[in-house]
Amino acid sequence: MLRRVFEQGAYADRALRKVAEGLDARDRAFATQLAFGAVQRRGTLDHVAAHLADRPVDRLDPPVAAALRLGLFQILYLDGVPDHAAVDESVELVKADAPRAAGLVNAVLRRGADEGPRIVAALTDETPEQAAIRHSVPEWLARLWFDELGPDEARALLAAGNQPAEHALRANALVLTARELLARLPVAAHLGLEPEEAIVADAPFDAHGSPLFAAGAMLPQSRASQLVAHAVDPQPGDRVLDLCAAPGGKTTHLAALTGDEGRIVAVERHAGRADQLRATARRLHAGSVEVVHGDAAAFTAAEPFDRVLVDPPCSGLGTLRSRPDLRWRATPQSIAELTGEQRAIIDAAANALAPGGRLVYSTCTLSTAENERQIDALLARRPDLALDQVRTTLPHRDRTDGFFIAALSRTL
Ligand SMILES: C[S@@+](CC[C@H](N)C(=O)[O-])C[C@H]1O[C@@H](n2cnc3c(N)ncnc32)[C@H](O)[C@@H]1O
Repeated sequence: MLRRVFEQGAYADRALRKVAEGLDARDRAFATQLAFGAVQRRGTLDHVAAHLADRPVDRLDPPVAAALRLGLFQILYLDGVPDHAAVDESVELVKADAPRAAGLVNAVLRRGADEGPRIVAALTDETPEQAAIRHSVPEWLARLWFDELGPDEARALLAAGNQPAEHALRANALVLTARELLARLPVAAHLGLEPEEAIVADAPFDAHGSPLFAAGAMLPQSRASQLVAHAVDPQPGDRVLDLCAAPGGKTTHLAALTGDEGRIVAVERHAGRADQLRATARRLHAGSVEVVHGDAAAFTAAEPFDRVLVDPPCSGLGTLRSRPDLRWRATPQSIAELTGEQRAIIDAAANALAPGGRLVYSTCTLSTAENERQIDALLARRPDLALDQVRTTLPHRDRTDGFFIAALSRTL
């Protein structure tokens, strides 16, 4: 699975789902921890491996690199696996694909067990280059956050990106309250966080396999993501447009906030995801949702909308904790491309908004090009819009995903 992610750019969660089929819950949890950890910490692991092997990891055969990353991850970051077991397992693994490298893997990992912890402890994050190695991100990302947030905030954010994500759920108010959900969950959890429908489980559990999920009583959704529908603040009877809607966490939340007494038009370009969105709306009893399969940038409204939400594709840099491969997938180039798509969708949203209506733009990323600068440019293009509110959540401060949420109103 790791080789598919490292060598073919496969998505870590999908690749893992395939190979973890058939494992029991405990083995699956361990496989997830290993696979996600080795992908997430790749930057730091490669630094240590290069030091110990005396050559850059990209000069090693791919199966050798994968075995070293897996072995070093266990040695450096997992307490439950004895070092000798991590070494032996990795040597066995490499024997299958590159038997002649078994000696090298054995020698590097043995040294890793002796010297690796000291090498990692000595890493600093004074500069973006050092921070990239210590916190295991590409250098451009460390530099971006140092420049845009300042060094202290950037270091805290980078460190938070390697912490486990909180297990947040949203109680579907069309079915039950958060307190009622808490009483029925199979794991300990707590309430009292913002927003009021949020529950945070104290341990991971198979939320998607739960009967509560099947009954539409809840769904996994980060607390930051749950703030978005509240920013839209839809009222019963409102006409609401959700322009990038699948898989539907926010669409169905909008429906719940109106008591399912509004009209919610949910646009999604990808056909398969539009089907998934329909299924989510059905499961969550959101009968007021009408799914439109189409391009949001080309959407034209026969009648204007009271509320419009734009939650466009973005670089996702606020969600590094739950998407271990994302940091290696995103590039400055992909951010530049996304800003063009976002801008076209924002313009369609502004055109669909009624006078006096509210427009909310949200992303799960932390890059000014996709956030603050998008809103500044919109306000310059559209003097009929005024900015009411901006909120940014930060993983290290708010213990949820990093989101940007801007609410604007149409004045004319
Ligand atoms: C960030 S996700 C939306 C998440 C969703 N709002 C939720 O809370 O579950 C962006 C979605 O927009 C869709 N998308 C991308 N470009 C689009 C376009 N031009 N028109 C409509 N949908 C688009 C993607 O397929 C993806 O499902």
